[in-house]
Amino acid sequence: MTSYPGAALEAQALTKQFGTVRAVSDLSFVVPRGTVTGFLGPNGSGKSTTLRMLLGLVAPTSGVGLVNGAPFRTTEHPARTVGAVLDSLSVHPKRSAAHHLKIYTAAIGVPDSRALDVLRLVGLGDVADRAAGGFSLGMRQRLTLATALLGDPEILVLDEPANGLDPEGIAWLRDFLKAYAASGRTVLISSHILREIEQTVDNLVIVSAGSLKYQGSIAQLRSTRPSRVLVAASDPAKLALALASNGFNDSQLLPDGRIGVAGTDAATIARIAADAQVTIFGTTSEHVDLEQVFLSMTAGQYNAAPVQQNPYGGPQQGYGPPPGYGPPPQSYAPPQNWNGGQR
Ligand SMILES: Nc1ncnc2c1ncn2[C@@H]1O[C@H](COP(=O)(O)OP(=O)(O)OP(=O)(O)O)[C@@H](O)[C@H]1O
Repeated sequence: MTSYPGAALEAQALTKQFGTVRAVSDLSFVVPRGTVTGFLGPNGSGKSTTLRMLLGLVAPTSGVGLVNGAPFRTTEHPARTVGAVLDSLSVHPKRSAAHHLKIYTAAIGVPDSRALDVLRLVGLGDVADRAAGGFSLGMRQRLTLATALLGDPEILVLDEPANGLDPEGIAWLRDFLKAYAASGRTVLISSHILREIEQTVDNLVIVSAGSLKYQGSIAQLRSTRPSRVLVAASDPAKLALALASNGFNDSQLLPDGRIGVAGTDAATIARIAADAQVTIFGTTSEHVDLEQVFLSMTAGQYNAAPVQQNPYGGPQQGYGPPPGYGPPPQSYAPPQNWNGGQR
């Protein structure tokens, strides 16, 4: 089977049917090596099932999951290749953190001293001998991460690791994962809240109801929804015309009488307004809320309360879907000689 060059992880047309529930539907995406990639989707959108299929823990109904270009179960050194946190930690409450990890060091064939090394790495070095039963949720999350790090893996797969972390814990996790990827390794991290991982990830794979909605860089997603300047002016229509004749065609009359102008800055707008003898009463910079973009992409998974469709909160004309929104890009289609995962 042909894999995408430079892919640490790859889903090729993965589908999983549980009885009548189609948890994952023809899902293809690539996690490039050396990136922190966010795997985003609402609850029940198929993230955990996909991660399990990638790691050979759930058999796909069709399609394949690849790790470094091959099914994970064929990997020669699994613990050195992938460290995964897929479930919340189950740890004996009376067992110390170090003792808990030493159960795994033996199983994966690394020296016991590695237990203390990884506890230090995740900031639990000082509590290595304390019973894990007394750990806070954040400490338990760190202990779970320590377990995944034992084999010093090339690839980390973390299912909702930010769950239950306070802002300080989230900031710590962000720095940790960024440093991990900066050393050439790869991180795939799932979440149902974009804001939780927005500062951490370079790439995003967004799913809804088991299907791909977007894959690409977070910078690309952001750039498709440019910031705007909201302008209160004495004659908005005249200003819009003056802007257009200066090549700034992306302005929009807002319900409150202001105009929203994308593609330029307040100083340029002020200069054009002055030339056109339009008085400006005030300008405000507005930045897109990526969480709203995410919510609008994944709306429809539930018949629940509607979500705001426009990330700016105003009318949506002029703002098309970002690249990647819709079917997977052609370049991620299964290769021609790929047989649909039949082996
Ligand atoms: N073993 C299973 N048997 C039957 N249905 C399942 C099974 N595992 C998952 N599902 C269903 O598949 C769908 C996707 O679940 P999955 O846990 O993969 O989503 P998720 O995005 O990880 O959700 P969450 O964020 O809530 O964990 C859900 O409808 C879920 O109920």
